Amino acid sequence: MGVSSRQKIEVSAGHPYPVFLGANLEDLGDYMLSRFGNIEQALIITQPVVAKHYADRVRQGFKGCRVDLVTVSAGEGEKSLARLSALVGEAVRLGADRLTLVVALGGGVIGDLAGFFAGVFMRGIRFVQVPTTLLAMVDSSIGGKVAVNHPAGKNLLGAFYPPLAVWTDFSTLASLPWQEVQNGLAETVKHAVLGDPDLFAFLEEHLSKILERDPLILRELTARSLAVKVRLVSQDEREQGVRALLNLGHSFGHALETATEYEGISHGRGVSVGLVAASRLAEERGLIAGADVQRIMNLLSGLGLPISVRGLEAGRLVQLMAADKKNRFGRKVLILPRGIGQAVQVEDCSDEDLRRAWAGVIDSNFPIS
Ligand SMILES: NC(=O)c1ccc[n+]([C@@H]2O[C@H](COP(=O)([O-])OP(=O)(O)OC[C@H]3O[C@@H](n4cnc5c(N)ncnc54)[C@H](O)[C@@H]3O)[C@@H](O)[C@H]2O)c1
Ligand SMILES: O=C(O)C(=O)C[C@@H](O)[C@H](O)[C@H](O)COP(=O)(O)O
Ligand SMILES: [Zn+2]
Repeated sequence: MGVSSRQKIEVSAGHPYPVFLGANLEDLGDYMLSRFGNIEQALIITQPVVAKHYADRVRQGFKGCRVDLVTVSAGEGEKSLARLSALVGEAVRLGADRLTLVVALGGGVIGDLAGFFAGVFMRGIRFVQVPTTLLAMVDSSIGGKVAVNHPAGKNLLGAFYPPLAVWTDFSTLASLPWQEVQNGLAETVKHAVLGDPDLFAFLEEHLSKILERDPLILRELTARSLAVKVRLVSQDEREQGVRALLNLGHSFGHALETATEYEGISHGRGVSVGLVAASRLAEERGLIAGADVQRIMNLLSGLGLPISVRGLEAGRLVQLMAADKKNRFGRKVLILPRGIGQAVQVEDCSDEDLRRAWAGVIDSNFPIS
């Protein structure tokens, strides 16, 4: 498969939709207009750097249709209720109505924010995911989870609101800074650990090509990584069961993001540290061999991802885990790896267990930064 040949994968959830890999931004408008029709306005929601590189390419395809652009500053802090409210004002000013198509052009922040906006504006208008970060390509553009953050917890206000389609143009990765590629790789390692041992071996084997950003390798790992997600969300769109496995590492990662007020650590890096904490806890319970935990840490470190944090207090992080959406009846529900390639949900972790898991990833040799 060449880097620019178009491939279609179906998400066969309650609300099915296609994921196009190797698509061209220029062709999106033609596809949407001919496939769905009745679109009076394309409202592209994006960020300044993404608009600079890619908005005109998207605009080109929407011939005969009004196109408006709204930019939101970069940063996780923009995934907020205040920004959502501002978007509503902007959309009304631009004449948006129920025949408007929202084009979420950007990474996971834009996908989650613009997707949630589309889900609630006038009780729901159509939207398409156009991921431009690796993280969004392998993970966030798929599955229909849309949300904004709250000071009390990550993604606490959101919905399951699937897009009409996901339109992935790999050429957008050319402008993506390396640290953002790494954030996507963290979710790819997560997918490998929870559901695809061959993908894990592929990542190990092609580490140097990944570090060189080899386009063919990045395409293959994207396709293999998102296949894990597509399989699970197709079985369980609204997280009543197996979909929760995709949350491996996130009970810890989200607590880190919340503790640092969505500024101190990126989502991908939080997931990386969270994977290590979950793996250590799994080792303690005999679910995974120490050698496999070491393999996971080696892969994450090899990709330049963190396996520890500094300056945070385990007790406070355990408290923040109380806002996790998987929790039931006051019990914290965790996803832990079972070896490399499988994961399980566990419901009997005590706060003391969690404090120990945190202690294993908090680097206490450093002062608070
Ligand atoms: N809905 C889901 O299923 C799901 C899954 C995983 C993560 N997420 C969410 O995704 C978010 C993280 O997403 P992210 O890692 O993509 O971060 P991001 O959206 O903040 O993007 C990272 C940075 O890259 C810039 N950027 C985006 N595309 C670019 C490009 N092609 N070239 C140059 N710069 C570009 C952005 O402006 C931003 O500064 C978090 O909020 C996380 O909670 C959601
Ligand atoms: O799609 C899912 O389901 C996931 O858990 C994927 C995660 O990578 C993603 O970060 C998701 O937004 C987390 O969901 P949440 O329900 O824990 O907020
Ligand atoms: Zn995630």
